[in-house]
Parts: sequence; structure tokens; C-alpha cells
Amino acid sequence: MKRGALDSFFKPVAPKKPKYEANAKTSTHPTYPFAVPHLPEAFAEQLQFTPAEEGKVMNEEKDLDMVYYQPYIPRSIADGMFEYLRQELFFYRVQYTIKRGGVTTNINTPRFTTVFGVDATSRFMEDGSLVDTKTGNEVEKGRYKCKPRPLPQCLQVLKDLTEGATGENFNFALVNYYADGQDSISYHSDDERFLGPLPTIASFTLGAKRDFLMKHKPMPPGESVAEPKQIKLGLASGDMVLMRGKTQSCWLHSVPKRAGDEAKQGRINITFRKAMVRGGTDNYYQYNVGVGETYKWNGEEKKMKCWS
Ligand SMILES: O=C(O)CCC(=O)C(=O)O
Ligand SMILES: [Fe+2]
Repeated sequence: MKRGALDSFFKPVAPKKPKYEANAKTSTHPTYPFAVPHLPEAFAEQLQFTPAEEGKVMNEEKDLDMVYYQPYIPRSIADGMFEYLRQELFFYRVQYTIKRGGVTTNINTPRFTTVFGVDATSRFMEDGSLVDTKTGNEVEKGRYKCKPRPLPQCLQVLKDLTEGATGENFNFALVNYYADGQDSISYHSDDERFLGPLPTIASFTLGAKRDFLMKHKPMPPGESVAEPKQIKLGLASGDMVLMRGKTQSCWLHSVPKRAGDEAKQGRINITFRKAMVRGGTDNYYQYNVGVGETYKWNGEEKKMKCWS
């Protein structure tokens, strides 16, 4: 055995320095499986200067309207924010069935997910209660099948800053965690009716760099102009893409599986969206929380583990 290998075998392993200083304050709610520590102060301070770079408008392609921030969150804190969110949020691995032409298929969502927020017909009070947006009265039992959750402070801070910088309004935060290159999201568009006709979505990347692919939806037959070519953005830690206008109605996007080591670090994606009606709330909780186990990051074993 080489000398160095022996040394490192006997030397006590120094405990790893955490990438962030935990905040003692927490966000709690009856619907949360556990409390979420507030955003570490150092990150909150740095976020006041966002966006770190001016966004570049991408609207040359047909029906495309995006703003690409490289980065939005300064690179100096993006990986720390990734570590913090992976450590402190609760996640799910949602399973559901789809029926197509009488055939039932079981779907295992190929990534960890979680969601916070409520559609525009309701809002959370400071004390965590849910009230009707118009009347201010407590929401009646039966409005939702799900139990809506308020954004924890950390996501509220990022949402408020994003709203200020973009002039948009959001009432939902969806979070994806791609543990490695095997986790993915297949081609889709976020064009659900409950988002309204021309939804704006702000989409953040933290952690591993992953390819974000975009392609135009098939053109109607007889359309004279050619389909625009596919777009590939290598989204890096801290980047944000703002998708707006006809982007969702006319384009599809995906984060495909990846071989190799680059994705092994794990990646978190946060999307801020605005759902207009109740159906959107039940839909988002059904597909991003579901009815299965809660997962929490285990720092020793370096993986998501069932939490109880
Ligand atoms: O992870 C990403 O960058 C995309 C996520 C996404 O498209 C979605 O959650 O709808
Ligand atoms: Fe999407």
C-alpha cells in the first residue's frame, strides 16, 4: 500500500464543513412534515443584489419568448443554496396511473418533487390559515381535495425578488430534485388551462449543470413555414429562464437523462407559476406531493431517505 493511502486510512477524518450557516428561525405549518429553517443570512444578503446578470431576451425563434439569466443567483452562493434546499426541504417520489384507450399504466415520476402555494381564489394569512381571496373568510372544507401549503420563508424570499425583477406575479413554487443523470423530465409544456392562456414561468437551476431542451410543437398540416430547430441550453447553478408569451402554448421542453459524472452532484429546479383556479391547486399537489412517503436528505449516506 502507498504511504499516502495508509496515512489517510489512519488519520481521523475531519468533519466536513457545512456549506452554509444554519438559520435558527424556522417556517412551520400544520401541513409540513417538519420545520424548514429560514434562508441562511449570508444567502439572503447576497440575494438582494439579484439578478446577478442582466437577462438576455430570446425571441428570435417563432413563438418563443424567454429571458435567460446567466446567472440570476450569484455563482458564489448558488451551490450553497443547493446544499441548503436539498438538506432542509421535504420531497416526494410520486406514483400515479394514467388511463389511455382503456389501458392503465403505472407512472413513477423519475425525480423527487415537492410543491407549495395555492391558486388565486385563496391566500394564506400570516398565521398560516387559508382564506378566500375575495371575502377574506376562512376557506370552506371541501374547496380542495389536497391540503395546500404556504411557501416556506426561503422560497418566499426568492419569489418576492423574482416578482420584483420581472414584474410578474406567482402563487406557486414547484421544486424538482434530480438526484443523478437517471432522473429527468420528459418533453412537455406547462400549458395547463388553470395557468391561463399565456402563462409566465420563472425556472431556476441550482447544483449540477443539465441540458434543457426545447422544441416547437408540431406545426398544423399545411403550415408553410418550417418548424424552428431544437434549442439546447446548458443550465448551470444559479441560472434562471423566464418563459413567457406563447412559449408554453407552442413549445415543449425537457431535461433528458444523462450518462457520466456531471449530473451526479444532483440538481434542484424551482419553478414559480401562477395558477388561476382551484383545479390547479389539486392538480399540483396530486402530481408533486401525492400520497406516498416523505423523503429527506441524509448527509451521512448522501441520499434521500424515507422520513417518518
Ligand atoms: O428542471 C427543469 O429545468 C425543468 C422542470 C420543468 O420543466 C417542470 O417542472 O415543469
Ligand atoms: Fe416544465
